[in-house]
Amino acid sequence: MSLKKTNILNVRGLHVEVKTNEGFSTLVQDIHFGLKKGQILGLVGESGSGKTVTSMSILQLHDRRNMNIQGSITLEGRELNGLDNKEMRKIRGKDIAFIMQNPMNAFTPVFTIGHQFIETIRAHTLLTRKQAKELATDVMQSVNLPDPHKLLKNYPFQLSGGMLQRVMIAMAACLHPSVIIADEPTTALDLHNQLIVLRLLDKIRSEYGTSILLISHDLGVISEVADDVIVMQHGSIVETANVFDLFDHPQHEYTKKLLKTRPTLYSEKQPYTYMF
Ligand SMILES: Nc1ncnc2c1ncn2[C@@H]1O[C@H](COP(=O)(O)OP(=O)(O)OP(=O)(O)O)[C@@H](O)[C@H]1O
Repeated sequence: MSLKKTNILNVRGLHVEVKTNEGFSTLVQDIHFGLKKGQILGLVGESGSGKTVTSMSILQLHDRRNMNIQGSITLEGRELNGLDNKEMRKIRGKDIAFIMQNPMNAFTPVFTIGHQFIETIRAHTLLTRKQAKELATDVMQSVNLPDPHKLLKNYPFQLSGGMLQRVMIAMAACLHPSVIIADEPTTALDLHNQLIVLRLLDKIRSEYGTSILLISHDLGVISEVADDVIVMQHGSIVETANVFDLFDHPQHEYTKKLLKTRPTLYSEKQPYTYMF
């Protein structure tokens, strides 16, 4: 079977340029990778290496008036690059869900969590308000969020960053998207909540078979849950490997440097263990 057939998401020859006063400037180039069903693929690299430009290209969120996006991005065989906004809106949230770094930015402050959760579900399904509320409650329960009925009545500012990120992940998972793109989902969180969120992503992958593109500048985060890792530097991929191979036998000098500076999520004295 060809690689293309086994991959849910395929990125081939992605090249993104931005228009500047001096002409076009390349942001990412020669990006090739595939995401398999149920795989967690880590995308790592220091700030400015092109991780977000890559994920925004998959989601087709770049402003095409000043960006040129070349290459092929297919989701279950369907070409996304160049798809019009109306079609992409149907795909975003339903087939590809997005979890961002700061969950507070993902919610509107003036509406309750429940309102936003239910509206997201209803935007992509034919469920009634009551059915959508039941689905939201079920999903929150399945990811061990305490007292979903109460949580749904809360406003975003009433929840901690960690709790809000967990609600965001429940929202992302509830429509069983084939792909979740999680861009620095733990960066704004403390160590305790970082581990909870990573375990939660792992649980969603194993329960729903969701494929996850996990973006982080931190190899410690990636090593917790990723199966395979892509290392980016200056807008290009410099290494792709299974997570164990990458840690045991890094090939590229830049990967070796990242490994040396890697913080660890575990305290040797007090390892965290979470049951989900
Ligand atoms: N809209 C834009 N216009 C011009 N340059 C951009 C634009 N978006 C990103 N860039 C540039 O592209 C490069 C890659 O940015 P990108 O945000 O993808 O990096 P990153 O690896 O995600 O970093 P970080 O972890 O800080 O988010 C950077 O040099 C950035 O300044």
